[in-house]
Amino acid sequence: MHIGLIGASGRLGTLVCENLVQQKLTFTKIAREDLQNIPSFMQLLQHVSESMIILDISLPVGTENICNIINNLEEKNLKQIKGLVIGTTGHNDRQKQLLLSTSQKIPICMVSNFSKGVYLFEEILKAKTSQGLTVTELARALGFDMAMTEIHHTLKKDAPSGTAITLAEAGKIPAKQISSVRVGKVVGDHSIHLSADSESLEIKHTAHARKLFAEGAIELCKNIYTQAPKPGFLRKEDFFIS
Ligand SMILES: NC(=O)C1=CN([C@@H]2O[C@H](COP(=O)(O)OP(=O)(O)OC[C@H]3O[C@@H](n4cnc5c(N)ncnc54)[C@H](O)[C@@H]3O)[C@@H](O)[C@H]2O)C=CC1
Ligand SMILES: O=C(O)C1=N[C@H](C(=O)O)C[C@H](O)C1
Repeated sequence: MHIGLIGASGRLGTLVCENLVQQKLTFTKIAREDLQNIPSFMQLLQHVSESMIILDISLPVGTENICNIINNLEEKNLKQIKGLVIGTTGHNDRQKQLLLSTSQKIPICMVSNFSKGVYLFEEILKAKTSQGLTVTELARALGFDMAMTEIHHTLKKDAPSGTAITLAEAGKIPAKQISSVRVGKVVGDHSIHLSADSESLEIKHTAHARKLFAEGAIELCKNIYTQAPKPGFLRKEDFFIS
């Protein structure tokens, strides 16, 4: 497997590069300039003789640029790209639409959080109780009010976090019930608070180190590359376990 990495010089990108080197996996850093036009990108593709999966962990504009490139590549060159894994968060509606149309050309997997714990968290929120209710439905029936908080480092650009949006969708928690805090160097905390008259409950995920996301991202790329799915929007659930 060869990885084309967008966002290689970033906080997460640096850790992905370190991990790829440790695993002796080959990769190419895709810089902002490589995504400016088709000739620049073609130059990069020609240097990478093998097929590759692209991992985007940059900013929404980086995602937009790679989508525009993919949509304008000739069919024969497109064959070299086995998929696009997006860890970047904070896309606007127009960028989400662009991702949807680009998925007709190549397989795309969007993962707001590469950790296994958040995947588990999401599944807990989507699970059914013994009465056939969702956790949220049961909580509300029992008189609990629900809200979410997410805490991240001060350099994070988007709010609420991509993970908070994903978890809120899974738990059918209204967006206005999400609070974002930016403080210090917090890697990523997500909590769902359930509060009733005389008791409260909290479901919390804490990312202890950013390398967690790097490991998860590479594992997901490997699984997608191995399974070689057809173009379309991929369900991350189908690729979290190898
Ligand atoms: N899915 C997940 O598990 C995780 C996702 N993230 C997301 O990944 C993204 C990056 O996070 P950090 O590394 O902390 O940010 P960062 O700001 O440290 O790095 C951003 C990187 O993107 C590059 N970049 C910016 N604009 C670009 C463009 N137009 N074209 C190509 N490259 C461009 C920068 O040069 C830099 O290398 C954010 O959206 C963040 O929310 C971060 C951690 C975990
Ligand atoms: O920017 C970050 O740092 C993180 N971003 C992702 C998000 O927006 O959910 C994942 C993780 O929480 C760290």
